[in-house]
Amino acid sequence: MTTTRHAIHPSHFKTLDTKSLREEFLLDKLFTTDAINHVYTHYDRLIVSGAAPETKAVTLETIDALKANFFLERRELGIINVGPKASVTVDGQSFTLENKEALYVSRGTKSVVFQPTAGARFYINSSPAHREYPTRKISLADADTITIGSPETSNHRTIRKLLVNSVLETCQLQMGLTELHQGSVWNTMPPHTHDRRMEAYFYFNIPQGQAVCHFIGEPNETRHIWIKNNEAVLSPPWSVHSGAGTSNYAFIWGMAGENLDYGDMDVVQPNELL
Ligand SMILES: O=C[C@H](O)[C@@H](O)CC(=O)C(=O)O
Ligand SMILES: [Zn+2]
Repeated sequence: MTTTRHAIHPSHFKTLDTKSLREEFLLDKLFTTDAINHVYTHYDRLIVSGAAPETKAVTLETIDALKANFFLERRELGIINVGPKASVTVDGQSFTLENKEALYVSRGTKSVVFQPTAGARFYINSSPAHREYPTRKISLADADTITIGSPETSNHRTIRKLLVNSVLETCQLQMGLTELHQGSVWNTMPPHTHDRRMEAYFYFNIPQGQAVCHFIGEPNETRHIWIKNNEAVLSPPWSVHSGAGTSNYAFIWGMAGENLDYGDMDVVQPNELL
């Protein structure tokens, strides 16, 4: 199934109630057994998808929104495995991904097939691409990894930059995976905006019965969205994206837009937030 999300102006954003905020920004139906679901966003035309090939293979078919002969005719794709070890066949070549491993798929690829595995869960982002870069698997050893924050400020976390320009070339897509250490609950604190890129967060490994409170909005006009396991949230370029959980958890961040500079962030200190 494919749904569409339009871009929201910050002055419209201020007027949204809880239900409208969730309708505009929360992506809570990413996974359906033996299917792939897409959310086509008008934030830098990033597509957020989830594939769950549990009993049969799931093929990445083109969608009407693209008016393309095949999904990757003008696009690039990033896949991160958030389920058990499973494989993806890309134009006949098989790539096996362990949990948390990533696959970059080149523009021009005609066939992407997610092979069946019990409990399989692939989280996927795609953005428009102007040229081809090679398809490549990125393991955790290949990632550009940093550990930041501290237990004292409850934000001790490891950021694994998987599909970023310090690891491989992409047109505009960037993806990575951040894990909060035990006892730490705050992600992206202090938070930031980057007006040159939008971002999507996918929260996973949230223990049963726990939840994450995600913060969204301009730094002086924040709102929150409560998120459950395996749900994603869109962050417009003018918005902070940060969260606090009732336990530790992990999330995947994906970005598209003007530049590929991960460090291009306007940081907001906690005591400056409103
Ligand atoms: O622009 C970069 C993204 O927001 C994330 O990489 C931030 C993050 O994972 C964190 O600080 O916890
Ligand atoms: Zn960011």
